[in-house]
Amino acid sequence: MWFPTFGAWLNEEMAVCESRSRKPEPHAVIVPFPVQGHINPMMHLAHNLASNGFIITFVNTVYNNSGTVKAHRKWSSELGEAGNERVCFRAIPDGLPEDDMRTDFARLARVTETAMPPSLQKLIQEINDEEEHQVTCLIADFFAPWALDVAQQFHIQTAGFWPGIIAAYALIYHMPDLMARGSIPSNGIPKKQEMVKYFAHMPSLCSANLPWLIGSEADKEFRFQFWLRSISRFRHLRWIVCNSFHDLEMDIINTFPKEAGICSIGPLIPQTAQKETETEKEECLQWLDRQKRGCVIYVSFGSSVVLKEKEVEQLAEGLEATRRPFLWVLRGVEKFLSVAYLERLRERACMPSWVPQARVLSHPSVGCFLTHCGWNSTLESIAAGVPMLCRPCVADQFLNAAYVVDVWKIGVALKTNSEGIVGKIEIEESVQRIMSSDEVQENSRKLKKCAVDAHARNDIMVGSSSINFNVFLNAMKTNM
Ligand SMILES: O=c1ccn([C@@H]2O[C@H](COP(=O)(O)OP(=O)(O)O[C@H]3O[C@H](CO)[C@@H](O)[C@H](O)[C@H]3O)[C@@H](O)[C@H]2O)c(=O)[nH]1
Repeated sequence: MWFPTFGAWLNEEMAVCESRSRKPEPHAVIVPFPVQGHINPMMHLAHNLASNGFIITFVNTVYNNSGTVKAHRKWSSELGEAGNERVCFRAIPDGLPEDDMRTDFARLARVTETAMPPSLQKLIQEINDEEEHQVTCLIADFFAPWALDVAQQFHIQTAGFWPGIIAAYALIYHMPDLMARGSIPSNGIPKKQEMVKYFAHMPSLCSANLPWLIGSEADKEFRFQFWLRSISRFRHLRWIVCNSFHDLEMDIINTFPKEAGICSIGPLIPQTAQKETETEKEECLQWLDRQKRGCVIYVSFGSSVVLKEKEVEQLAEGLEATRRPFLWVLRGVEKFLSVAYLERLRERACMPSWVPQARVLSHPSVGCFLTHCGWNSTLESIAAGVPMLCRPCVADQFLNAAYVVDVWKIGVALKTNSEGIVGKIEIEESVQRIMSSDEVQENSRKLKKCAVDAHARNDIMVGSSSINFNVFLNAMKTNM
């Protein structure tokens, strides 16, 4: 028979006592819809929670895991936050074949809805069985509603995450009223194309540009039903964390009853690097350093919009005609540009395939942003005080653009021609208009201050997003 020595026995007993007395730490599982515009703000939320004592399991798909981990490493070293080591990435399959480009939202939403829940369930079970700190809560992207059903099986508390403009959430939240009033038909697809004011506090929107109206008729209907299914689950949650801020969408936030749980904590965007040597700096930032203050046109269409060849050609000519320096993120459209063009503009333009956008926008040389108005791009531009030239293409981008142009008055709309594209002259004239508009420049400066104030936490004031985040944080910690 084996007898432990007294020392070994004592050590074991002490270890047991220590682990019993150690307080369990809050452990949040974060589930984004697996596309860039959703992962980025949720990763920022993850960082904020980790810096405030949470352990984070960030759920990626096998397809996007390595890119996300790489971005996190870069980002966390820039932020220098000690808590970032507390973020752990786990990858589960999304159900699509490896070689699928995953550009079709409807297909991705359909497949993930059935493929991901069993793997998420297994993952949480494994964490609870093997790790020191059990999962205490789950934060699900509105576009990954299936994650809420998994959380329910574990009886953990849940919160929702809305990655876009709150006004778009208002459209779906108030859908029963909108349908009863006849503003939106029961299949979500309006019969007539007309300008509609869906709410008193929302700018008019063309009925053909409602955020779920993308692709074929079947796709539109699928998306609308998907939104309706999702809202039926999210409407009962106590917290809907939103990437926006109170002063930006005050009027629309006030249309929600308290039980809707709207909690604006934005803008959730990457910070600029604190220290950096010249050689570490991205080439595009070095190029910006060489340009005059407020002169550069920054052009980018986010991670999913692809312009037609004809529009790329018009854009190229329009930018050239402005006679200004420009930084254009090409992301694959270089095949539509001639060698002669690239050669001619070599001195005046910088055309990489990717840039650290938040840092580009906060560079003093940038004077305006020609954008597709994806919500993250819009917020990053607001936070940097950069006026926008709006070329919305799909989904919520039309609503975002309407706010930029008609409500906040920090940008101008680029008009499409009879072929549905923006022509060269429209670009040239709009750049001139925005660069010389004192009103737009002044409004952009004011809104930038509001965005900074939202996160303020000092002796003089505490911003609305800081307050909301703290309330949310404490609720998630205390209800463990
Ligand atoms: O060279 C680049 C290009 C993009 N980005 C970043 O990528 C993100 C792009 O996000 P967003 O501007 O929201 O565009 P999409 O990727 O197109 O976003 C999708 O998701 C958004 C949030 O739901 C929606 O508003 C959009 O309509 C939808 O297309 C932003 O954070 C950019 O800073 C870079 O850092 N560098």
